[in-house]
Amino acid sequence: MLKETSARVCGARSMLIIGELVPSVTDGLVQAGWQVLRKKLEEVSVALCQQASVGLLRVTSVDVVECRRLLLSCSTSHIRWIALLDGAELEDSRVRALVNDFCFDYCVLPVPLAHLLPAVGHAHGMAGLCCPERVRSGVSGLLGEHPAFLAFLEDLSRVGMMNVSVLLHGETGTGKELAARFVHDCSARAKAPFFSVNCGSLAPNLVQSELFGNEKGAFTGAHDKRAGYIEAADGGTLFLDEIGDMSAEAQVSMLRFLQEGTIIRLGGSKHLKIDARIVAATHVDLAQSIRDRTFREDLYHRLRVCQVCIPPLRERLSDLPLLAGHFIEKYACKFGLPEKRLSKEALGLMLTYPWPGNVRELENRICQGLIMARGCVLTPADMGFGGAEQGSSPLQVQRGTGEKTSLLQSLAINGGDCNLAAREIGVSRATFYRLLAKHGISPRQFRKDLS
Ligand SMILES: Nc1ncnc2c1ncn2[C@@H]1O[C@H](COP(=O)(O)OP(=O)(O)OP(=O)(O)O)[C@@H](O)[C@H]1O
Repeated sequence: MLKETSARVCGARSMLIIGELVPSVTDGLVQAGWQVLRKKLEEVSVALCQQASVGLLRVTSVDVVECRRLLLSCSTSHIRWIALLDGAELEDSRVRALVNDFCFDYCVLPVPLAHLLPAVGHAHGMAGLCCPERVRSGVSGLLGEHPAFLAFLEDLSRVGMMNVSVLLHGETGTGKELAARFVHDCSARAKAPFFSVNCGSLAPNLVQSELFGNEKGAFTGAHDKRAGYIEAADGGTLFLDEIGDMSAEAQVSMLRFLQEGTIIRLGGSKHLKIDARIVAATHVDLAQSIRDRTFREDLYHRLRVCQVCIPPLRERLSDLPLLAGHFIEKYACKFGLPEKRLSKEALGLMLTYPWPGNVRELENRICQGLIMARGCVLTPADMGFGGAEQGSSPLQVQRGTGEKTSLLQSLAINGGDCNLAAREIGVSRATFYRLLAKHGISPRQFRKDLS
């Protein structure tokens, strides 16, 4: 689908103008061969942005947050943005950050046509060069269009820009490591190193030296002095996954580092000044760990200057087709297999499944399905479903599940449009709404269009 978009983008010189632009300039763009679509900020959708190669976006201090939300949600499309600003608006650091993060270029108003034409031509050329694979992989590889996911991305980009410690909270497989990478990519440290370490996987006797380094002779086998992860991440970011598993001793050293910005290598005495940003993640409730006295409260408060929670997959099920498509393409390419599609039953089942392993589980099931499927369709059995998820429930439960599956499936297929979804499963609108209420389903979560 994106390959088609790419072709469309390369061919037609289509432009989206969001906000006011003087009519003579708009007319000039049309005369120069541009297909121009004018919209207000609140009218723009992700789908609309995918139709254009260039977007002219009027940015003001007043709507900078809304503009950021839009640009974030469109970050998986080809469109190249040019911000239009009043000179004074550049005084606002939020506006500067937005231009820096998302825009190909900016023009200060009033902008003469002669100045604008080369800028939009250049942006169009760059949009045409865009690699579909990159576009698909979204922001730092984080794919998703569900409003809850976009709100999370927005929070993440906001904290990313500030040089503070971040605590990411999310269930296993929700993408915490990708999120940490995104925080790094958003920050002024983006070109400096990013390291990731899982605190739970460090051998207890090696934790100190792995994190803080060691001097020569610090312990048997320490033949040379060695930098630890924190030192290696100097100037950049260190991601500490499963921070709740950090040993009590390492917690003390980490606290000192966060308070003073210095470390002492194991076996050493010299304080080394290190400028590494810490992004930590946990899937456990650290407040409970504090109550259980397995995690230091003072360290917790140092780590969670900003806390961001990642929504589990079951709370953003409308992203399932997008993610599944991405993983089908990824593994078909990796294993040299033809791309396959999900059967209707598989999609239906996946829309009711609670996904305890989140996106990682989805990825693994798709990978398994691609390998196991005999035809060109992935069935539930190919993906390892079919045992406990189905078959063993009493008739009533089966019926309820079937009903819910049809509702979810029709909403997913029709982008949350209840009229179309009701027609798809052959019930009246009134019945459809009654069934939605019965199963506690909100059609909102299937609407990709944020506006
Ligand atoms: N939004 C997403 N878009 C695309 N891929 C994703 C997304 N979220 C997670 N993934 C993929 O799911 C897998 C798990 O992601 P990741 O390792 O970042 O999760 P995690 O929350 O750190 O897991 P754990 O808590 O088990 O360490 C990875 O292969 C990652 O690429």
